[in-house]
Amino acid sequence: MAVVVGTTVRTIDWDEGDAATGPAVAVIDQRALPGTFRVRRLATVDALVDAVADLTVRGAPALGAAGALGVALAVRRHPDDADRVRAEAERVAAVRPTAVNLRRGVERALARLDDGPGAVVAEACALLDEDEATNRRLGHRTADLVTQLCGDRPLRLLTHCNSGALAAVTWGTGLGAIRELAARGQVAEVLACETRPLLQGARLTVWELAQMGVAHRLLVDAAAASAMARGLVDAVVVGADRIAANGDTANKIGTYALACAAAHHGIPVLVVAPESTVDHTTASGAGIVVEERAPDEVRAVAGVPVAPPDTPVYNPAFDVTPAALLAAVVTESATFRHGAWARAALPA
Ligand SMILES: CSC[C@H]1O[C@H](OP(=O)(O)O)[C@H](O)[C@@H]1O
Repeated sequence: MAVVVGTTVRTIDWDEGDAATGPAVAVIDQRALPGTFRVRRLATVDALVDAVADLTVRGAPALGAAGALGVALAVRRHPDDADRVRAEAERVAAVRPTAVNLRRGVERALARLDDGPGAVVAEACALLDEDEATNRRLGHRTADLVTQLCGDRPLRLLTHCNSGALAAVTWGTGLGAIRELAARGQVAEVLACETRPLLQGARLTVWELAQMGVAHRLLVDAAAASAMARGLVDAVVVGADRIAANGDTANKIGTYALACAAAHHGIPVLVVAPESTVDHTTASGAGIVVEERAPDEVRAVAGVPVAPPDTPVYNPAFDVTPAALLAAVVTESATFRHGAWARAALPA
């Protein structure tokens, strides 16, 4: 079966199951891609926590869905124990600190706890249902802005990590905007950074671009600046994990370096993310907690050691790009440019 991730197939979903299996959270196993496409049924909160921790499911909007569905799973397993549900919800929310969507998804579902299990599940599923429309809208708004900035022509775009359908419930954010530009005939080529250490670009973004039928090349992260210097990049389009009130943006490690190089070459960098990724309670990037991950993720590649076993490691999963280095932060209902948010009137 041709897997069409991004439109017909959801990255994460609620699976009501049956009397024998019980409910579960169904996720595409992103650790198995690109070699194997498989869906895992996560039937316990423990299994969901592990899947978020090891990036079986990852990406800010997908983590928001995982957070809400984690609460749904907890309340279906412990319908008469609100304290147990709240404790399990906190375990889910605390797995990864940087992507604001995770805790927000938990809080949104937990807010319905007093209305009963059915209401919690319905709220979690509503969050999932909203995702595609939100991502399509922010993709349209980003494509319009890229066209204003770079011209209505086939463009050479560079992206980092994976902000596609695999990072959301479906469609994608940064890569969703590229999907929209491609539909308009405005993509000449996408340069996809491999994104060390976990290679979300090489394993996931390239896989999605091939599915989309968009011309692309994979490059090592260290080649991005020279690609800009050689005139191979018209714009950089990425996702985000947490955006502070002033537009400072936490995204996959390496994004800040891309923004520095892009600024030097006068290339616009656009951050594309849903409103649910904007944290207006955090004034600036200085207040964003950056997740530090295990040393072995750097000391080995796909489980094969590439460094001496006890090598000390610095492995932040994200960095923070100052808003001053960004051409814009685009959501489904606002655009941040030059120091201020402009709220867009949403279509009725
Ligand atoms: C559309 S959010 C994608 C965002 O999340 C990724 O991080 P991770 O793979 O560790 O969950 C990366 O920062 C992407 O830009």
